[in-house]
Amino acid sequence: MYSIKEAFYSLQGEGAHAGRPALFCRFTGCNLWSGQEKTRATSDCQFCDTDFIGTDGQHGGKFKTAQALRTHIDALWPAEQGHKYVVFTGGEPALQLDDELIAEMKSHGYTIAIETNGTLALPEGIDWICVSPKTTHPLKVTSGNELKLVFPQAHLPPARFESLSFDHFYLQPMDQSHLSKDQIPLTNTQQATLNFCLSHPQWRLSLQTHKMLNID
Ligand SMILES: C[S@@+](CC[C@H](N)C(=O)[O-])C[C@H]1O[C@@H](n2cnc3c(N)ncnc32)[C@H](O)[C@@H]1O
Ligand SMILES: Nc1nc2[nH]cc(C(=O)O)c2c(=O)[nH]1
Ligand code: SF4
Ligand SMILES: [Mg+2]
Repeated sequence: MYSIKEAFYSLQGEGAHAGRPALFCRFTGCNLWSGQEKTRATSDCQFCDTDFIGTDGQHGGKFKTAQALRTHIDALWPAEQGHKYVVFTGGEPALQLDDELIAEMKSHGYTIAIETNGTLALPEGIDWICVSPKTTHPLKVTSGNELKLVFPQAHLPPARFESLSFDHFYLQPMDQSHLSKDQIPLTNTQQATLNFCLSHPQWRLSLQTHKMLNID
């Protein structure tokens, strides 16, 4: 059974593939936060910008088989068009993504990407692995295509990741809209991120372009 919060066709907003048309499949649930606001401050990941509870989002639902989920996703891809690209995200997609779903997507022509916090082992066969570290717990996924660190995070300096096997290293300014009005942001995260990149050229800036465009 796969539990999906929402599925939508949009442009990849972040990282090396920013601007690329993609079908986003957002799994329900995460191992680093319950998703409930009352536990945010005590969770392992406290700045999440996403609602991943339940199956009530656009094109969300429960799917008994990989084939059922693939059929559902496929219907959202523009008719007669190839270049099929699916981004599994969440929540934490590594909790649910399995060999069967990967095989099903591949046999129907999809290139497969994942957005993961890197704390859980991944199945084989994913074409684009984006790891975005969150905690000081050791990473299970220490190689991949892009490492995209939300910046800044206390206790998580970028230097910690610089020798891992990734092709691209991105810093993404922390969106602080989860903070309430009485929590005045102490840092301008965009300014801090661009300053860090300028002084540490192994790192590139990733902006969440979908938020600027006001699209999903
Ligand atoms: C919502 S997460 C889901 C996938 C996975 N759980 C993870 O954390 O990578 C998708 C992407 O959004 C990023 N993200 C989440 N909250 C953010 C925030 N407040 N500001 C900037 N990026 C954020 C994550 O770091 C991750 O790269
Ligand atoms: N357009 C768009 N691009 C994204 N890249 C990663 C996202 C995510 O939430 O995982 C995301 C998202 O939610 N929307
Ligand atoms: S690990 Fe990802 S999905 Fe989970 S709370 Fe953090 S940003 Fe959100
Ligand atoms: Mg998002």
